[in-house]
Amino acid sequence: MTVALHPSIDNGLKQGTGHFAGGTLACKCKDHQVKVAVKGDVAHNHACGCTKCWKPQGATFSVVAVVPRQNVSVLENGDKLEIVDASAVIQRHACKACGTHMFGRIENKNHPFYGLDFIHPELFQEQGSQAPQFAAFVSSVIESGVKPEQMAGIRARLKEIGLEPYDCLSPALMDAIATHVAKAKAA
Ligand SMILES: N[C@@H](CCC(=O)N[C@@H](CSCO)C(=O)NCC(=O)O)C(=O)O
Ligand SMILES: [Zn+2]
Ligand SMILES: [Zn+2]
Repeated sequence: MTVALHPSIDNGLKQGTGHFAGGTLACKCKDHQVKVAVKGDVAHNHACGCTKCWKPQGATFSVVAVVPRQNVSVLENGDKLEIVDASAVIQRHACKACGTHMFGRIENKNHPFYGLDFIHPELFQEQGSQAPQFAAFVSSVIESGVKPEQMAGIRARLKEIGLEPYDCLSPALMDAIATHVAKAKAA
């Protein structure tokens, strides 16, 4: 049986248009949906195996990307949003009714990713945003109950669909973090 990763990638990656102008994210509620506007395309879209990122029912991975925080605004039913864990680095604003994470924001100005919000592109009502580029925190799926002996199959399936598996972030993002830390130490 094929390993189920996430419904938006299980049948292969759907490439973005390369000129996605942005759109509206909607939560899973049947009525009074929380809606969030995002300007422009997403970046660093990835499958994330960590325990903190929101996943749809039955998914092993989350699919999550970043956008500049100034490009994110709540359009409708913002009163339904609550912060899942105020002590986390990424403060995830979720719909209280359906649990969907609408955006994750970093408030620590010294964090390497300050200025970027984390969003789930599958919630876009529009098609065409950037496809996932890699898989991050792959080993972390074990923390959610995946058996260690399933990992070889999971990594093989990720590679098969074109997502290089990493147990932290991609080399480009790890380099960006290290560069930020090095500059902060030098200052
Ligand atoms: N093993 C842990 C890892 C959690 C983790 O560090 N997650 C990353 C990536 S989230 C999007 O890529 C992170 O930066 N977390 C900060 C935060 O969640 O606030 C686990 O699985 O829980
Ligand atoms: Zn909802
Ligand atoms: Zn994550």
